[in-house]
Formats: sequence, structure tokens, C-alpha cells
Amino acid sequence: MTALMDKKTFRSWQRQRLADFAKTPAKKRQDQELTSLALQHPLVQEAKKIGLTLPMLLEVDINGLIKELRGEGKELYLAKCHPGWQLDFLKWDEGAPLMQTKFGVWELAEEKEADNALDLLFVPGLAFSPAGKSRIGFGGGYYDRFLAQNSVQTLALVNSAMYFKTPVWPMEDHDQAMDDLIIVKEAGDE
Ligand SMILES: Nc1nc2c(c(=O)[nH]1)N(C=O)[C@@H](CNc1ccc(C(=O)N[C@@H](CCC(=O)O)C(=O)O)cc1)CN2
Ligand SMILES: Nc1ncnc2c1ncn2[C@@H]1O[C@H](COP(=O)(O)OP(=O)(O)OP(=O)(O)O)[C@@H](O)[C@H]1O
Repeated sequence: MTALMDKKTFRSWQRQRLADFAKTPAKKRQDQELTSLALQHPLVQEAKKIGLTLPMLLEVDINGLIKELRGEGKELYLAKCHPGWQLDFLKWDEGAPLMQTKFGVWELAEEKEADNALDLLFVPGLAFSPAGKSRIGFGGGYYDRFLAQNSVQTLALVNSAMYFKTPVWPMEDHDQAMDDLIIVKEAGDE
């Protein structure tokens, strides 16, 4: 196993790994597997109000999942970033205009009242480990702050490149554990 790295080193190493993985056929296949596993997950089946983000290229592509969830009549809430590294969730009606932020992420164009009382939140990240259900994100601390203030069930979709048997990044006191991880591995992964 890879030795412990500092967060900055880990993030740049892991971004490159995810970029390489995104070019392989396994990425798309795992996106589909994760989508169907997510639809069967009890936290998803029980939730009515679900928070999520639109995926970047390195992340699990949940566009198919979003379509299915809408078809099942779930209420979807899209993340919006605010100054002070604060994250809010806004009700996302189908077809509502979106805009791309300076980070390259799509958010609702409209400023409207947040509703952070969600049943479930899909949490993106660079890497996850079932040991402590740990996560490392892109580094803004948005989710750690949000989850310190809002009690919401959290679920992460983890492909084989995001999966680590134990964390190889340093854990910090403010890191929030996930409630569950859905993990897809490849044959030969530990
Ligand atoms: N899909 C998604 N949305 C999210 C997050 C996330 O991790 N993933 N965030 C989690 O906190 C917040 C925004 N934080 C972000 C942190 C880093 C980058 C980022 O690395 N952007 C790339 C450009 C990507 C592109 O252009 O496609 C970059 O700056 O290199 C983006 C958003 C809220 N929305
Ligand atoms: N609850 C909190 N209150 C105040 N600051 C926080 C809190 N949680 C995290 N931070 C700060 O946010 C910064 C980034 O945190 P961290 O490295 O854990 O980000 P991350 O979880 O990987 O990113 P993200 O959640 O945006 O994907 C750190 O400087 C950290 O001190």
C-alpha cells in the first residue's frame, strides 16, 4: 500500500490517477454499476429530498442516476457555493437554468432560498475508505462545514480509483464520516 502523504501531495497525485482512470473503459462501466447499486440502496429508496452536485469529469458520472431519481418522483436539491466556503442546497426543478462557476461546477443560476433539511446527501470526493467511512474532498472544506451544521444522511459513490482500503491521507478532527459508501472494485483490488 501507498505510504501516508500530506493532503496537498495526496490531492495532486490522486487527481492525476482519477484523470488517467477517466480515460479507461472501466470508468463508464463503473458509473453504470454505481448508478444501479445506488437505486437499490435503502437510504436512497427511503429518501424523498435528495441533495447532490453535478459531476466534474474526474468524478462518478451521476447524470443517469439523476434522471432515474427524477423518474421516481424524488425531490432533488443542487449544491450552491457561497462566500466563506459555505454550501447550501436549492430545490432543483427540472429544466431550471444553470451556470458554471469559476470552479467549473454547474449550479442553479437563480439565487433562491436554501432548504438544507434533506433526507439524503450524495457527497462527492477525491478518495474514500471504508476504514472509518472516511473521505477527502477537493479541499474547500465545504462538506465538512455543511455536515457540522446539518444532520443529514450521507452516501458516497466510490469507484475503484477512489477506493482505498485504509486512508493514505492524513485524517483531521473536522473530517466528517460518511453514513455509507457504495464501492465498486475491480478483480484484484484488495
Ligand atoms: N461536482 C462537485 N461539485 C461541488 C464540489 C465537488 O467536490 N464536486 N464541491 C466540494 O466541495 C464544491 C465546490 N468545490 C470544488 C472544488 C474543486 C473544484 C475543481 O477542482 N475544479 C477544477 C476544474 C474542473 C472543471 O473545469 O471541470 C479545477 O479547479 O481544476 C471544483 C469545485 C461544491 N460543488
Ligand atoms: N467545521 C469546520 N469549521 C471551520 N473550518 C473547517 C471546518 N471543516 C473544515 N474546515 C476547514 O476547511 C479547510 C479544508 O478542509 P479539508 O481539507 O478537510 O477539505 P475537504 O473536506 O477535502 O474539502 P471539500 O469538503 O470542499 O470537498 C481546512 O482549512 C479546514 O480547517
